[in-house]
Order: sequence, then C-alpha cells, then structure tokens
Amino acid sequence: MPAHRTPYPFLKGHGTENDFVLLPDHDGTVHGDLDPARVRALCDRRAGIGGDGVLRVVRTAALDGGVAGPGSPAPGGSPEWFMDYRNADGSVSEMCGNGIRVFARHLVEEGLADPARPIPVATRDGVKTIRLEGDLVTVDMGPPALLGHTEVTVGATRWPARHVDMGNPHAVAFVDDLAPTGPVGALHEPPGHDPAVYPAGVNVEFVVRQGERHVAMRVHERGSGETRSCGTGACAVMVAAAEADGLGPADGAEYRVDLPGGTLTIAWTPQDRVLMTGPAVVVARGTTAL
Ligand SMILES: N[C@@H](CCC[C@H](N)C(=O)O)C(=O)O
Repeated sequence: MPAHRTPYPFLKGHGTENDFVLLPDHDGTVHGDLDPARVRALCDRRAGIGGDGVLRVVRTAALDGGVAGPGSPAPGGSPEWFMDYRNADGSVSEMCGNGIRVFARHLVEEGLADPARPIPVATRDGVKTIRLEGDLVTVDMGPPALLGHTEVTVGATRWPARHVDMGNPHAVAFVDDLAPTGPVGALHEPPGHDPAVYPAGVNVEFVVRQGERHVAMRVHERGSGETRSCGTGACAVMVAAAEADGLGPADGAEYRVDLPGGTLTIAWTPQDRVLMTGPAVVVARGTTAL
C-alpha cells in the first residue's frame, strides 16, 4: 500500500463483462482530477483491482473547470450526478455505455437515486437518461451521427468501415469471421485506422451477421484494448447494420447485439435516439490506497 495515500472506498461492477472500478467522490474532495497513473494502477489486473476503466461518481455541484475536462457540465448545474469516465490507460472518453448502466445501478443501490423514476446523469457527451427495470437498465444514448466511410486494418487485411459517432468515435467493419484465429486475430494491438479521420483515436468494432436484426461483434477499445463488451460500440454497430439493411430511425428497428461478455438490445427510435438495454451489476466493495 503506498504510504502517501489515505485509504478510500471503491466498488467493482460490470455491464456484460465490461468491468469498472467505481470511485465514490461525491463532493470532489477525495480524488480531484484523477491522474492517469492512478487510473492505470487501479485498472491493473495483476497489481491493482482490475478493470477496463474507472467511473468516478461525483456531484455536478462539486465540479470545477479543471476537474472533469472538456464537455463537462457547468459547475452546480443539473443533473445531480456526473460520470467521470477514464479508460484503463488513464485517458478520458466522452461516454461509456456499459459504464453508465453500472453507474446508475450504483446510485440506486446506495439510495442516491430513485429507481422508480428516470435517472439523468451528466457525461462529457451531455446528459443521458437511464431507466431501471429489474435486472435490465435502459439508457437513452441520444442521436447517433453517421459520418463518413473509412477503412481499418489488421496486419495486411483491410476492411471498409463506417464512421459512427456515439459521443465517442467508432469504426464499424463487417467481416466474415470473428475468430481470434482468423483475419481479425487476437486484437492484442490496436487495429490500423486513418488518423486524419480519427485524430483522437478510435474504438474499432468487427461485426458478423447472425440473422435478421441480429449481429455479433468484437471490439478493440481506444485506451482499454480488447474488452468483453462496449455499449457505445454496440450502438454504433446497430446503427451501421440498420443503415446497411436500408433502415433508418423512422423504422424504429431493434437489433440483438451479441458480445463476448453478453447480449445488448439496441433500438433506433423514430425520434432519432438510440436506446441501449442490458444488465449492470455491482459485484464488490472495499477500501484501497492505490
Ligand atoms: N466501454 C465503453 C466505452 C469506453 C470509452 C472508449 N474506450 C473510448 O475511449 O471512447 C462503452 O461501454 O461504451
């Protein structure tokens, strides 16, 4: 235990096995602006707690200009809670779809939000509204942005990819085979992408068709490597698949998206909003001085 740190509470949770360390910091007095080295130490799967990212749980009232980064809500603004998300490498992202379901589950379990009502949570991509129903959590992820066409590579293999923005950047590539022994490979390294299209890096999704309105995917996440699931990635995949199927928001389509860590249901509504539904659980709590 590092001698210079006072022990503080943490929780561990996951959504379809995309796992997170949660840091309650309601008044912003415990962690301040989380430094990347500490996030890396917390997410380390051998020397730390282990996780694909960190969710700092902080009141918007406690934010100051430097705490939450670009796009953060105004200090003291509504809603009450801000999800301060960091990737495992310590970098900041605008949004985390699986993380925000876990964040809402945590608020409810701690009596900090009423599960009978929609729960608004501020993120760097604006306010998301979350509804809980039994084991499932639905997030209104807002409108998708279908941007240009691009390309991703693994080794010598190239695939066309659709640039979809869900608040954070995605490249969606339809492939014939997801197996780690096939062309997509083990994804130990980030897939190649066009840095002019994605100057801040990209989350890359590889997708195969499983049936009508049913796909399976693997993802290499910016800042976290291959993960077992990515909520924003599943939303990007659904929108790209729907577009390829000749569908748009007016069709109100719903797709099943299978990921290595579980299944998410994604709908694209006539109001041009993407609704993501899936499980979210908090599995442990403790004290750390990392
Ligand atoms: N796993 C997340 C996405 C986390 C952020 C991403 N790695 C990025 O840098 O944009 C999800 O469930 O959406």
